[in-house]
Amino acid sequence: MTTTDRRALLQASGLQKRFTAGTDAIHAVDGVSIDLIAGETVAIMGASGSGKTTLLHLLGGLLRPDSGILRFAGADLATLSDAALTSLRCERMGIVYQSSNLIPTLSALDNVALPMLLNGSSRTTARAAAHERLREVGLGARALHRPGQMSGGEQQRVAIARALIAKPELVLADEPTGSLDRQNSLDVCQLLHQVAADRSRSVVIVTHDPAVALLADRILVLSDGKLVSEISRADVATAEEVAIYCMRVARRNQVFAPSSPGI
Ligand SMILES: Nc1ncnc2c1ncn2[C@@H]1O[C@H](COP(=O)(O)OP(=O)(O)OP(=O)(O)O)[C@@H](O)[C@H]1O
Repeated sequence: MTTTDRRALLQASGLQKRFTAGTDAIHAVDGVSIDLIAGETVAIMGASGSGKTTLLHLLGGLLRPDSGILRFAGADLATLSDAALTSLRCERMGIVYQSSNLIPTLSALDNVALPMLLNGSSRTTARAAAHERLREVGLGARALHRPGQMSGGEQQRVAIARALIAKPELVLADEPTGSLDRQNSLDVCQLLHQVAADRSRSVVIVTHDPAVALLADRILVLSDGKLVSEISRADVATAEEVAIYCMRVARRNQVFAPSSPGI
């Protein structure tokens, strides 16, 4: 990456998000700061309930923080109306969820074309772009198949094509291999590596899978809503090393967390 490419796409500072469940207050994200450079890929790992999804939703403007600052390409998201935030998300971000969330009655092609149609593109333009994205994810020949005629991994590849349709600057993915069996997970993992290798976009990916985390330039670990550790991709060579790193971080935080029993 050249120095001119090294502009901050996303700047998060001191993000906080609390939820209430009955009488309990849950501090889901607790003072997280992250800078994401254009073209960079970051993986977020951490135990279940550590705040990964909440953080991803804050970064994508799906949730508003209680406090903290979040800038996307220099714009302070807090100053944007809900409508402006929605259009920024539709035009400049792509989101992939754990479940593909495809519309079962539409073909793969029409599912992928949908975001562009909703953004006002003509059917011809949207379908041409959708064809191109489907080819890129290796499903050009399955364009007219409905989700029910495809495997879970193929459906997830369609969902990735849909997230990429508008050529977003930022792709956010929440456990994209989480609901897949081993082979489908490997296929999707390989595709995500291709997505991350394209430096025209940045990627933030929440994952429990060390093989998926290996696609990132940096791996961040959350614990109890806090960013507790970060490692550069250059410092881990294999999925096994990522798993060992995460175990060490988890052990260290259990030992030193003031709320841990027995300390
Ligand atoms: N809408 C909500 N209302 C109340 N509590 C919530 C809400 N969303 C998340 N939480 C709580 O916030 C905490 C963080 O949740 P989050 O889903 O971000 O964790 P996570 O790390 O993504 O977990 P997992 O790996 O299991 O998906 C959890 O304690 C969760 O129960």
